[in-house]
This record gives sequence, structure tokens and C-alpha cells, in this order.
Amino acid sequence: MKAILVLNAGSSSLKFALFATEPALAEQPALAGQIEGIGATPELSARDAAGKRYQEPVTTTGEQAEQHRDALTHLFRWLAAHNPDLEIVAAGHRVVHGGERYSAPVRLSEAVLRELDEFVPLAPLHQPHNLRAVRAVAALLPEIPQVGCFDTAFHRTQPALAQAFALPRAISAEGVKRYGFHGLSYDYVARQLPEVVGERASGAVVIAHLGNGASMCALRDGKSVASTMGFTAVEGLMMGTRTGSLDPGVLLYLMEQKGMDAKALTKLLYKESGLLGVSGISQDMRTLLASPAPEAKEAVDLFCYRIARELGSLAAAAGGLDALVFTGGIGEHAAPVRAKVAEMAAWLGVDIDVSANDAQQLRIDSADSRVAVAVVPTNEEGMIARYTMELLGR
Ligand SMILES: Nc1ncnc2c1ncn2[C@@H]1O[C@H](COP(=O)(O)OP(=O)(O)O)[C@@H](O)[C@H]1O
Ligand SMILES: CC(=O)OP(=O)(O)O
Ligand SMILES: [Mg+2]
Repeated sequence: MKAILVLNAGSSSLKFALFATEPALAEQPALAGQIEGIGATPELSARDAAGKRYQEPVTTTGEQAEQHRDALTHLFRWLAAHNPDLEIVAAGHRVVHGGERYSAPVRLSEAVLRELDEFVPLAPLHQPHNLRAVRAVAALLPEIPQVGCFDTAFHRTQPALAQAFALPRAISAEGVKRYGFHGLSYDYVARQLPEVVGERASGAVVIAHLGNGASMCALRDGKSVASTMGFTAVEGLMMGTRTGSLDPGVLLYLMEQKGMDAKALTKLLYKESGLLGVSGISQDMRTLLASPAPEAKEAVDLFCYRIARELGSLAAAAGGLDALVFTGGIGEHAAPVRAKVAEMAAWLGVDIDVSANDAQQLRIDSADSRVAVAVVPTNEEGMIARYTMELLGR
């Protein structure tokens, strides 16, 4: 089997998917899974196209970088063992930050990687791990081409106003502006929309990508016009462990009155806040929805409230609201979250069909709703495979 290997590397996890390229690029992966717990007790879990599940421990040694290399070596061996005729023709990577320069997927060379290293401080939770995986693959399989697909690229169509901060010009000119993320997901979902909401797909659309990281995007004619995430992936919505937007005065207060430095603030903003921080229980929406604790309810309520507030703002940017689309782990599966957001968006003409929502149907708007409301499963890996195939001209 000839296939494209798609990788999405995080700090302690490596998500992977294998897409057959012949006779044509497959929409769904032949195999997909992840190695989790890198740095602790790594374990590989995967699922093939027939739904068969696999699980096994992974042995790693040495420092974090070597552990990622070991995890990849294990993955390659495991993939080959499960697909004796496997030929990996290319690797496509999720690279979260492409800065101002990269508005499309790019063939990755050491020179390009060095440029992408510059964006590490802008996406500390993602970028260093993304790039480390590229270098590890280059060392293990030097003969295959590698392609970087950027979360920021889809948003480069935004008008200048949507990308601007009210900062002095000299700082803005250095590239301190709003980039937006989750673009692979938005691009995939936007391409599905004509089938799901018809002509409305080219009108004013807001997509809510609600996963561990969460953001929303306003689209017009299928192109991004505004997003809740900005310079980094911490702006906007409340997330699993990230604050989302915060009065910058809070940071000044914590620095001046509590003596917190940049490192402590980074930890607070990215790892200790959001659903986890507010509930004090978990970052996992499933756990919170099942919990009787009032703190869990408060966290979920705040999560939904923030989405509803941002929806109003994005409708303003899009010039209305023809369709509202939910995606990501929470957007696709958490019916109570969708119901709460819809309730707060009634003023915009949103009305959902309760049973369609509970049944996770593709369209969940009621017959009376002025706005089409949809649940569209995202496929960031499939999008990366498609970009990789296109760029390599296969
Ligand atoms: N059935 C479900 N009901 C509610 N929430 C769910 C369900 N399945 C997954 N989730 C939530 O989705 C979130 C993870 O989203 P996902 O998009 O998979 O994350 P990531 O950003 O890591 O890819 C978690 O908060 C998880 O609890
Ligand atoms: C950009 C971002 O927040 O990504 P994730 O959802 O993978 O954390
Ligand atoms: Mg995600």
C-alpha cells in the first residue's frame, strides 16, 4: 500500500494517520491513532478502517527529544508490521504557526525549518513539538518528502482590520498581529458545507471548533474574515486548560502584586486555567457534564457563555449569520453545550431541534430557525493528506 503518513505532534503525544494514495487519495485513514504519554509511560493506541483497535506499550530512552525519536521509530516498525507492503511516499505535518510568510502548505527543508523555529515562542504548546517530529522523520526516513500544513494559513484572507491590534505601529510591524489557528479544521469543514447547508455556505457562516483547544471563525464566501484566536492560541474562547481572552490588567496585577514571571504566567494561562481551572476537577468536557459538582456546572456554563458572546461578535464581522456550525470533540459530541449556546443565540435567529441535537444529526436546526445549524465532524488529518498530495503533485 502506498500511503501518506500524517503527523500531529504535541508535547507528550504523537497523533498519526495513514492515508492510502492509490487508486486515489482516501478520504478516511487506513489506520489512525496516537502515542500518548511520551516522557512518562508511552503507549500506542490505534484503530484501522474496519474499526479494529490496537494498544501496546512503547519503550523509550533518554531525553525528551530522543524519546520522540524512539516513539517514531516504534511507530514506523509498528506500521510496517501491520502493513507488510507499506510504502510511505510522503509525510504531512500539522505545523501550528506559519507566521506572516506561510499562507499555504510548504515542502519542508532544513532552511524552512529554521524559519519556522522563529515561531516557537508564539506557540509554545505546539510549534516546538511539531518541528521536532519533522526533524525526527528526516533522520529516520531521509528519502521521503515532508510537507508542513499550517493552522494559521487559512486566516491569511482576513481583512487587515481583523488582524490588527491597537498597538504602536513599530510593534505591529514586527508581526505582532492576530494570526488565528485551527485553520486546517476550518478549511476542511468549509469544504463540506455546500453539501450540508447549500447556498448558505457562501453567506455569513460561523464555525465553532471546540476541542481541547477551542476557537471560532467567521467566514464569508467560504473564506476566513475573523477568528477568536489571535497572536497565540490562548486568545478568545475558554479552553480545556487555557484562559482564552483575559483583561491584560490581570497579568500586570499578577506580575506586580504576586511576583509572577513569564514562565509562571505561561503555565497559568496555558495549563492551569480554562475548564480545569474553573472546575478544579477536570479539563475533560465528558467528565464535567457527568459531574454533579456545582463547580463543574459553573465551568461548563462559562464555556458556553463565552462561545455565545463571541458568536455575536463574529456575526458582526461576517455581517450576519446564515449558518452556525459545530465541530471538534466537544462541538461534535456534547449536545448540552450546543443546546446552551443555541439558547443564548436565539436573538440571532438560532433555534435547534432538540431531538436532532441529541441524536448528533448533521443538521440540528428546527423548521422555524432562521439560521442553519450543523454538526460537521472535522478531519484535520484528511486535510493534511490532501494538501500534501496536492503540493507534491501526485
Ligand atoms: N461524547 C462526548 N461528550 C462530551 N464531550 C466529549 C465527548 N467526546 C469527546 N468530548 C470532549 O472533546 C474534547 C477533546 O476534543 P478533541 O477535538 O478530541 O481534542 P484535541 O484538541 O486534543 O484534538 C474533550 O474535552 C472531551 O471531553
Ligand atoms: C491551535 C490549538 O489550539 O490547537 P489544539 O486544539 O490542538 O490545542
Ligand atoms: Mg485540536
